Order: sequence, then structure tokens, then C-alpha cells
Amino acid sequence: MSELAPVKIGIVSVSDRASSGVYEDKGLPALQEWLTSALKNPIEFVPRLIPDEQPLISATLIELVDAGCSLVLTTGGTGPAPRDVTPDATLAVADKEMPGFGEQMRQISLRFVPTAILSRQTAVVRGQCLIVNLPGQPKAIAETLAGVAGVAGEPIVPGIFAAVPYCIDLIGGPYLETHEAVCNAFRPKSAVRLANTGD
Ligand SMILES: Nc1ncnc2c1ncn2[C@@H]1O[C@H](COP(=O)(O)OP(=O)(O)OP(=O)(O)O)[C@@H](O)[C@H]1O
Ligand SMILES: Nc1nc2c(c(=O)[nH]1)N[C@H]1C(S)=C(S)[C@@H](COP(=O)(O)O)O[C@H]1N2
Repeated sequence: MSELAPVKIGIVSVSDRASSGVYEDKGLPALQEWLTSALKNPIEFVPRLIPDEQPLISATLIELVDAGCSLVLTTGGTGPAPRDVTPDATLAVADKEMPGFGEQMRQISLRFVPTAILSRQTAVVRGQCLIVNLPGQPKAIAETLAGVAGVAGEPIVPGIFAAVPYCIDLIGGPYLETHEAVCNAFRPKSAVRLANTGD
């Protein structure tokens, strides 16, 4: 039996077309698959598939934080188009803005697409929850969470998830541990607790 604390994670796919059935949503499965492969903790996912409506996005984020999520990841709606309003809806529910996440994701994404600078993605803390916006392209989910590695697996640009466990420590959430082969999470030495599961 795992001794690691369970974690509740909200996953929110923001897409007019996926939410209305024009195409199949690939955002929620991609988020769930990557997080399951990266985290050792037992995860309870709380999924939501919603259209690009700013009040609904904000209300969904508040609902997930109130439900006890320590982390909420959104995908989609971060670009400049009129209906791309996920960052605005996220900032509207923020206690604190965490701009480093967006800066890092744009650095990572520039390795994949020159249009990475079009993403307004950000992150915020609300209560004891970290909310992070990821781009809508399903393949961008793993790219931004995991980062860019060289041929020998050496990190070239660290993925943003490396900083997520320590951020969640700092806001009072559960102690998260990652599988190093997927994500090498970083904490200052003073914040590292004794490992209680093996890989
Ligand atoms: N949830 C999703 N599932 C599958 N593919 C998606 C999803 N979201 C986005 N995509 C793909 O990524 C592209 C860019 O995503 P973006 O969020 O800009 O979509 P969009 O043009 O705003 O349209 P929509 O909100 O209807 O998904 C989309 O055109 C689509 O091909
Ligand atoms: N890693 C990664 N980041 C990416 C992309 C991508 O394909 N991969 N697409 C970019 C593009 S084309 C746009 S317009 C912005 C915003 O996308 P969104 O509106 O789907 O969130 O994300 C950018 N970031």
C-alpha cells in the first residue's frame, strides 16, 4: 500500500468544438495520462470539458478549488483569438499570479513552434491550489509539462512540472513525489522528506 498522500487534481479542457461534440476531446485524456505517468501519489481526477466562456471558466476553477483540488490544469483558450479567454478567467480568480510558469512554458514551446509566443498562458494560486494554463494542442500538454531533453535525456529546458510539487508544499498541499524517468521534480534540500516508495 502506498504511504503517499492522495491528491485531488482538477483537469479542465476549454474548447468550443470539443465541448459541443464537433471533435473528440483529446485534452482530458492527455492530461490524465501524463499526470498518471509522472506522479507516485494516488490521484483523484476531477475532469471538466467546457466551452470558451470566461464566466464559466472562472466558476469551474472556483468549484474545483472549493472541492479540495491541490492542482488544476487547464488546456486551451490561451491564444489571441476573441474567444481565447482562459488566462483572463484564471487571473480573475487569483490570490497570487505566478508568471514564471507562463514564461517557462513559452521558452519550452519555442523549441517546438515559432508561434509559442502567441500563448498568453499563466498560472495562479487560489487558496491552497495551484492553477496552471496549458495550450490547447493536445501534444503541447506533455511538451510543456515535461520540457525538452537532449539525445541522452539531459534536460535542455526543464518542464514546468518540475516546480509543481514544491509549489504545492509551499501553499499547504500534499507532498507530491514524481517518477524521475518522467519528471525530475526539484525541491531545496531542506524541503526534501525521506522517500517512502521505490521506483
Ligand atoms: N480539446 C481538444 N481536443 C482535441 N484537439 C484540440 C483540443 N483543443 C484544441 N485542439 C486542437 O488544437 C488546435 C488549437 O487549439 P485552440 O485552443 O486554439 O482551439 P480553437 O481554435 O480555439 O478551437 P476550439 O476552442 O473549438 O477547440 C485546434 O484547432 C484543434 O485542432
Ligand atoms: N508546446 C506547444 N506550445 C504551443 C503550441 C504547440 O503546438 N505546442 N501552439 C502555439 C499556438 S499555435 C498558439 S495560438 C498558442 C495558444 O494556443 P491555445 O489557444 O490552443 O491555448 O499556443 C502555442 N503554444
